[in-house]
Amino acid sequence: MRDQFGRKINYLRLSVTDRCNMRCFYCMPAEGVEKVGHEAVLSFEELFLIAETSVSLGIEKIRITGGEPLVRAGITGFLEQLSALPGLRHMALTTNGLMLRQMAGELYRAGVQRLNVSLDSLKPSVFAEITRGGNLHAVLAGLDTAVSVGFPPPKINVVIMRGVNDGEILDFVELTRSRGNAVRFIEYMPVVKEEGWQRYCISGVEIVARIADHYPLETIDKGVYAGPSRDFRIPGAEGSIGIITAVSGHFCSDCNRIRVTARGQAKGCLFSNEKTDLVPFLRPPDPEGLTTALRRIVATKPEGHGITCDGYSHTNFTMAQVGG
Ligand SMILES: Nc1nc2c(ncn2[C@@H]2O[C@H](COP(=O)(O)OP(=O)(O)OP(=O)(O)O)[C@@H](O)[C@H]2O)c(=O)[nH]1
Ligand SMILES: C[S@@+](CC[C@H](N)C(=O)[O-])C[C@H]1O[C@@H](n2cnc3c(N)ncnc32)[C@H](O)[C@@H]1O
Ligand code: SF4
Ligand code: SF4
Repeated sequence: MRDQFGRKINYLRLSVTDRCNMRCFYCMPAEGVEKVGHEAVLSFEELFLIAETSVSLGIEKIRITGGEPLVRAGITGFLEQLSALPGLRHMALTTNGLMLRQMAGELYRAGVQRLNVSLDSLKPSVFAEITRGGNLHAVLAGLDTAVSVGFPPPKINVVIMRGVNDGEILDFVELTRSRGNAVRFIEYMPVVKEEGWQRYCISGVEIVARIADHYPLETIDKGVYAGPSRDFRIPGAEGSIGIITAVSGHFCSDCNRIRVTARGQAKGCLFSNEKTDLVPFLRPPDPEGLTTALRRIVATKPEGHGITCDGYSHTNFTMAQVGG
């Protein structure tokens, strides 16, 4: 599928829940997130129909996200079913890593090819502050388990926030040498917008400059299903360093993705207010209607976003509802 700007759309981000076992302050408000009732969340059959239809239209990579995808009961069986879809070339999952210690083995056997793990601090107290109570030790143990069951070292996503964890940039960079992880630094996106959120903003340019002050960096070419990350490597390091300039960046011209939320809302762009409700094509199943709706999402996909780290306003959503 190509959109009106000639971009090839081959990547679906499919959210399976908007519930989470952590509450990162940049992603969810402390309280007051509307919980999706059981009937509002798509069943695995409905999610599968969306995946199957998308793949028949040219989607080759599906990333499972949430909320926290691993808290959804029955997730492994669903992933196993997805991985058997003819035409699906790549199945990946983004997780906070809290349950990986227990679940990495079954995820690997279910056919998940790659894990991205969100980890914003290597200091237990800062980690607990950012995640409002998360256990750093469990996530680090989960990263080790993932490798021990056969996964390549997970990609680590770090949202960099000035005054919160920007002092740890070089510690994370070291993981590319000591543990072989790809570490991606993500610009903080103003979605929750608590009082004074502007103070957290730090640009990808500044992050790279701070790293380049200490290490020589070589640029790495993107792969076919590459996401928005711009990648570098310290010569000789096994892992790479990525920068995701979600706010300042210019990767919209290469955008390859659409999104579907756990409630069946399809979005052409992470930040767009336009949503298409797929539920009428799922209850009862209407594969033709679904095909038309998905084609329309691609055809009307916006060119990019207009968000900035100063005057930005939009209707509120939480990343946990959309899946990042
Ligand atoms: N602005 C913007 N941010 C995105 C987009 N896709 C992912 N992100 C952000 O990038 C960060 C990492 O996302 P991941 O779930 O690891 O996905 P990815 O970077 O596409 O991963 P790969 O498929 O491994 O390249 C998260 O903070 C996402 O919210 C996008 O299309 N636009
Ligand atoms: C919404 S989470 C869902 C998957 C899983 N719970 C996790 O944390 O990896 C997906 C990604 O969105 C990122 N994210 C959430 N809110 C963000 C924000 N305000 N700015 C930048 N990235 C954000 C997270 O760091 C995570 O990498
Ligand atoms: S970023 Fe992921 S782990 Fe953190 S609150 Fe959002 S959904 Fe949960
Ligand atoms: S902001 Fe929208 S158009 Fe730009 S990369 Fe993200 S999803 Fe694609």
